[in-house]
Amino acid sequence: MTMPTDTEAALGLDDYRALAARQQPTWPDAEALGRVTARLAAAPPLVVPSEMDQLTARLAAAGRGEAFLLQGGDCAETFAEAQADRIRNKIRTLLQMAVVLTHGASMPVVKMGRMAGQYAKPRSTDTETRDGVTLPAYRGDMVNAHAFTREDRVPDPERLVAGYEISAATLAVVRAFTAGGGADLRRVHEWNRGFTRNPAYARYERTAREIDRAIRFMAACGADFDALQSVEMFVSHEALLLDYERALTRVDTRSGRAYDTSGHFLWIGERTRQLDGAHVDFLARVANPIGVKLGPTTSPDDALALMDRLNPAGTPGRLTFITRMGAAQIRTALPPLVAAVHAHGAPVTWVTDPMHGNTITSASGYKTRRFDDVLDEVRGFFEVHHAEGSVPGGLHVELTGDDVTEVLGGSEEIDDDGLALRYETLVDPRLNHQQSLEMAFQVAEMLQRR
Ligand SMILES: O=C[C@H](O)[C@H](O)COP(=O)(O)O
Ligand SMILES: C=C(OP(=O)(O)O)C(=O)O
Ligand SMILES: [Mn+2]
Repeated sequence: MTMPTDTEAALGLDDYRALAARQQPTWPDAEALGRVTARLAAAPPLVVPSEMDQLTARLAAAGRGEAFLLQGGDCAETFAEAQADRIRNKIRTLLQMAVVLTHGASMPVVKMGRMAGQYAKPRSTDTETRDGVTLPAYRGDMVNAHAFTREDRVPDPERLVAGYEISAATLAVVRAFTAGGGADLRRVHEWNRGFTRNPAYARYERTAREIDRAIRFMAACGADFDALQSVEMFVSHEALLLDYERALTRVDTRSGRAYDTSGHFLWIGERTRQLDGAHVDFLARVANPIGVKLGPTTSPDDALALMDRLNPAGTPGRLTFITRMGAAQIRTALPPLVAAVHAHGAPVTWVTDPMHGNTITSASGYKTRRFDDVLDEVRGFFEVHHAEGSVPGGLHVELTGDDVTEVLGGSEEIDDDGLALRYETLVDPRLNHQQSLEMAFQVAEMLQRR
């Protein structure tokens, strides 16, 4: 660890070190870890304060119902898949979903990847046993490797540096694609893939045609569409590994505030949101827009205490609650939280993660989710906010731009046998490209009704 400056000490950036931090790897060599974090502490930031402040403003708008957040990407990004074509497929998928949502609901969409840093995973168990052999659990590429050997599973701090470098490379693709004309709405057709026999693709094609017509009409009227050349896209990940997040935190000389420059938006997971824990303490001290996952056991008092700790000034857009209740629970578990937050009065942006409360094991043994359950949780989320008079501000999903078979159902009706065809995720099942589009069409309809 490098010595904190006086400003860093005054901001309490290292206070978390005295608190319990769950879900941290057991690094075998503390000195090696210290050398790595010192290198990261001297490395250039991946994102800058002005971008994060811009995102806070966007999320505030989503909290008021003037925009909608679309946040998506892998459960666990991997170093091996940080390839230009894979990254572009993911960006295109998000852009297509955003087009569908914007077109269907006439609402600006804030686009955010679970990308360029989503390399660390909390796990339900510390170890994994196969055929009588027990090894440390896989905790994401930034900690250890997935292959089931002792050597691969030992946490290696050099992976933190690799994660930083691969995040930088991923971000470069995101920035080039979204600023260099790749995301220009006039190319809306080019992002479609696959056979238009598929209902989701056919429907997308119709949307793209309507957008084309509207653009041609407006262009004929003299509108200037050069502003469409670049699209704003943000990156986010779970702030799990505090050694990494702390090392990338910089004090902004202009505002005197600390920003975690590892990603624009950071969230605290369901397993690490303890009020007296290290994650809450650390994220309370950085100025990024942040999120907290809230599972079905969250009490109204937990939610209120998190608001007071993480957003004492009540800044709009600073705090997002990402609820992940499960389709069966959302309609009973969410209303008391919404009511308590409403009575408290400070702004919160409400987002639904319909993935993590709906995980099941298929008969053939795959960790999967039913597309219908996922959709039902989103529906429940809209229903509850409608009934409570609050704002459903966004959607958080695990997805990929590739044609994997990890989630059951959807218009291609992936069944238990179908999962085996292309099940590639290392942790949680992701919507594939086509299921992602289908989800966007459904959510656009819910937004329209809102
Ligand atoms: O992505 C979320 C969690 O890291 C994941 O669901 C944990 O999975 P596990 O229960 O297999 O450890
Ligand atoms: C770990 C995750 O979720 P949660 O904290 O909600 O379980 C995740 O988003 O991958
Ligand atoms: Mn996950």
